[in-house]
Amino acid sequence: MLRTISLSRSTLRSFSQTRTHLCSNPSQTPSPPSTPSILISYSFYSTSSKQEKEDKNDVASVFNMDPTVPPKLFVVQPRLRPDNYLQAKLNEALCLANSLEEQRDGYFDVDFFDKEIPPHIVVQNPIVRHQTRADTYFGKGTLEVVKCHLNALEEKGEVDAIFVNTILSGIQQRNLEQILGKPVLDRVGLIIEIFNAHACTKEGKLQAELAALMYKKTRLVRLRGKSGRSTFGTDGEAEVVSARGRGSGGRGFISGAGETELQLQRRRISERRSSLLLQIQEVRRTRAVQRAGRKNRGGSYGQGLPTVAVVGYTNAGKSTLVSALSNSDLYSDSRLFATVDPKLRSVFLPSGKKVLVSDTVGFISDLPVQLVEAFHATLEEVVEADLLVHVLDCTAPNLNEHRSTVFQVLDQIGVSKEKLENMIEVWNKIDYQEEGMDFDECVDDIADGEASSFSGERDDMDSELSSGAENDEAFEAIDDQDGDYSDGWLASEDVEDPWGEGGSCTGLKTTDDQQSECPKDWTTEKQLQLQVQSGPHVRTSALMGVGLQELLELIDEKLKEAPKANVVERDPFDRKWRPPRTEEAGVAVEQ
Ligand SMILES: Nc1nc2c(ncn2[C@@H]2O[C@H](COP(=O)(O)OP(=O)(O)OP(=O)(O)O)[C@@H](O)[C@H]2O)c(=O)[nH]1
Ligand SMILES: [Mg+2]
Repeated sequence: MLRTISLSRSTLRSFSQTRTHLCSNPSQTPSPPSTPSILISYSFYSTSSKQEKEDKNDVASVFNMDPTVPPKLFVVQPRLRPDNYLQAKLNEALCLANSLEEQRDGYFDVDFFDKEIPPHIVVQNPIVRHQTRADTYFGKGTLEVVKCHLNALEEKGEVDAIFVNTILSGIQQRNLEQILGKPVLDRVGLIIEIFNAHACTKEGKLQAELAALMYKKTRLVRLRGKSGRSTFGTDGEAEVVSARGRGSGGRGFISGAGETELQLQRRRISERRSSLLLQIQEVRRTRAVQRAGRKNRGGSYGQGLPTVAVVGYTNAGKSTLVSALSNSDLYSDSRLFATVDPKLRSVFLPSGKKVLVSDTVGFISDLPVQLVEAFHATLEEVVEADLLVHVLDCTAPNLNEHRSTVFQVLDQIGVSKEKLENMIEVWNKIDYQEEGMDFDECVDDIADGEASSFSGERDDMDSELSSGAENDEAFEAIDDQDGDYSDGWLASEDVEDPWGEGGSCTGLKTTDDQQSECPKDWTTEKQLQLQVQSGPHVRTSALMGVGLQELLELIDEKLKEAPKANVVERDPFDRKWRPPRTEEAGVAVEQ
């Protein structure tokens, strides 16, 4: 059984609304082309120490990060139900795959809309039948199908690596690479790669490298050597490669045997990590001084210049909104994680008072825990802001999941309950919305469907799956060659009811809870109460400048009642602070 789901460029619309190319800082020095590995993309801000240079050099280069030839990824999407939820997740995966690119002179070489949709395939989801394999994640049959597609693409030389849109263990990743003969990236790995590629400032690069390093540490088992061979095999792990720790003789039992490759790599990672942490501490100190300066300069509301942090799912339109409010031109783009380096802009409210609005890094479901930790210095701005503005892309079919993800991350980084209660919710991109559907009806649908679950879908799904064995032909494949891409990226025919059941996902799954295809609530009852709102506070089109005055008035009003910013002086790398992995507030994994 080979079912084809029609997919056109248009279905990517929720991540690809317009073609905006604004450079926030044209004078910014372009990032030099990097040679990141599959696991870690070292950045270029400091090459001072010999050891650092060695650290960077000993990782094999997998991707060609030449801005003119971005890496081509083949997307493998495990099947999800219902179909419009799958569609949303597939769109996101395709946009992620197309977002791995470096800038040149502050711009990307190719317009996002001119890029080809990456080749992709939807395969059976092993989680559904509790058949996730510890060694390869997918079953044999699924891998055969993936291989077939890969071989076909191989002939045209169209694939540099495979992106599996789920979270894989290090072993699974290594085994898949061996079976498929290509580098494999899972969701966390790709997001970290994108952060590395998009970070421009020293701070952004430091944080992105730290995230990559922390990720790499968990994947040492599959590190690739220069030759492209796995450095750590069953034999390699025990091989002594360095004399460090070896006794000088004459000390009897105290003598060590020397360092194995694994130990050597671990030591290098922890040394580099310590060095990065020191540099990030410095960044945090500088930020704290700047914040204090802003407060002391005096301003409105008797507490210095108030700050408003704009948060939201990636691609919701945060940068476009901040630009519109402040009459500036922050970089905005349909690539996911266009903003990695936060920016502050001053805005005058209708009352005449001045506030600082900060544009922050976007969130995403399954946001790698390493990223949340590493980006603590940046996210501190959010925790300490006087008011939060949550921007939602109201055209996203899984809007509630987006909202839930944002609440989850805000909860993880320690935003107070009062601030969450006081947060302004903005439904952005209404211009797009109004073209195709009745906005008020959509709001009602969302409000009605908020508490609904996927239980009805599950019966259907179970019966369908029980009819086919994992290794048989039970795959549902999408071949991009057969897809209907005729109508461009903007109009949508495929998603007939974008506000239907797919929009009723109210939460995320944790890594420990990968049983169903559909996301589960991560929230406690209280958090859910916060999330469930009858509708947006403000509806805007950041692009067209609609709703901005209303938003400014609301910010003015809310700031008067805003709780004083709580300064959280926690060590981001303190284990106690680590974002919890519990079901209530864990790392999300919905596939
Ligand atoms: N149609 C429409 N498109 C919008 C609107 N606001 C933003 N966009 C487009 O949405 C895409 C993403 O906008 P950004 O402002 O970069 O989104 P962001 O939330 O900052 O994204 P990240 O920085 O990647 O997290 C861009 O192509 C924008 O032009 C809007 O009101 N209407
Ligand atoms: Mg942005």
